[in-house]
Amino acid sequence: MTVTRGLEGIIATTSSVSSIIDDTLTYVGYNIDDLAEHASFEEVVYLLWHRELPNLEQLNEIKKQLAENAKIPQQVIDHFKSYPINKVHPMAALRTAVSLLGLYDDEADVMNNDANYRKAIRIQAQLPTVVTSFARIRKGLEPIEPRTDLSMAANFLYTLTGEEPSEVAVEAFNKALVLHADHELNASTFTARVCVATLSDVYSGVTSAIGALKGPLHGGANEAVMKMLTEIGEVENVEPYINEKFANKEKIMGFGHRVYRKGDPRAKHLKIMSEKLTKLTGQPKWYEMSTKIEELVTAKKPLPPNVDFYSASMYHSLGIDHDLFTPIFAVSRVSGWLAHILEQYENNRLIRPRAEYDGPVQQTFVPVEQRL
Ligand SMILES: CC(=O)SCCNC(=O)CCNC(=O)[C@H](O)C(C)(C)COP(=O)(O)OP(=O)(O)OC[C@H]1O[C@@H](n2cnc3c(N)ncnc32)[C@H](O)[C@@H]1OP(=O)(O)O
Ligand SMILES: O=C([O-])CC(=O)C(=O)O
Repeated sequence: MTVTRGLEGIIATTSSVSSIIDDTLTYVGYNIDDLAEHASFEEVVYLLWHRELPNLEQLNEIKKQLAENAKIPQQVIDHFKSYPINKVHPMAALRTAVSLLGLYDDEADVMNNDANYRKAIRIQAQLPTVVTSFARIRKGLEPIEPRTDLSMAANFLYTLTGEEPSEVAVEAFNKALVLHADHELNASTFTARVCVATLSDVYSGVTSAIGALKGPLHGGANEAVMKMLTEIGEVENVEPYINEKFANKEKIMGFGHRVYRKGDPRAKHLKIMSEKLTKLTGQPKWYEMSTKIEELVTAKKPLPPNVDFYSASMYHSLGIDHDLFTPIFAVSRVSGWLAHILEQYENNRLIRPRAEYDGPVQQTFVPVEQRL
């Protein structure tokens, strides 16, 4: 047996959802650069689930289905209100809420393609409402019901703040949703696939994936980037801060990637939006600090920024609480998780690798009363 730590480079499945070839990311063969510039998040959801772009009628239909299913059960809201709310991280609340949503879905354990697709619609529609409801409840505010006339990007910002967002805010947020939607066999998607490959249900798959996304080596890195920027505080502090990190052999959050070597093709789009929004909102220092960090890190190591790096300053400039950054990642990535879950069910085989045993061997059992 040869052990490949972290399963690096191992091809564990075939998939027609997204591809990363020579540092180019596509969803169903469409280059991410084109999708980031021209597609709505709803179009991307349709593309990932149906493997083709929707025509106008199909797009309107999925938008309608998502809008009609965006309301969450009162029980989830009441559950949030019962928490020691200021001690609960929104990713933990989201993980718990998705599991809870399953309890109120009559089809949770119905296993056929149509029922699984209907659950995908409901989960995709409800996740943003879960995140914004939690964000409001912990501030002592009532949740806001999503509007049926707004896009998913606009609705997220509206149900978070209660105000209709500006065009540029919606453009940036939509772009972020499109860019985070899928990424081949990343850790959380793999987790979802491992879970449902036991023929467990869709809610279990998504709940498991949220747990994997939460970690700072994966989706949790966007919040960690903002923590770093806040600790640095001012542009003149960047250099000593980064030098110290390297001297202590600590990781710089938002840099490096298991698959990309030359660079993450999504980062440039988020960098542009970060520059635009931080300037527009009169807080350019977050972008300036970020570019200085990029300059210093890439001069020391071949470690380009990943998708999490510039999304942090961009979300901050939209006035979003830092601990909501990873839940926002989940609001987008759930579209990819669901595409992979449906694909896994279509051609399922239990996922069960092996471990090379490296513990002690041929031990002699000693009864408990004789053990030292
Ligand atoms: C959406 C996403 O999940 S994107 C990734 C988000 N995560 C982050 O931004 C956290 C910071 N980055 C990292 O921890 C890593 O780059 C990962 C987890 C993304 C990829 O990890 P791996 O593929 O296992 O790379 P690994 O950790 O082995 O790093 C290889 C080398 O680069 C170094 N390195 C990798 N990332 C970083 C970093 N962010 N800062 C400093 N050094 C780094 C490692 O220390 C290691 O150096 P060495 O060979 O001298 O020991
Ligand atoms: O693919 C990965 O390893 C991490 C990830 O989810 C992404 O970059 O979007």
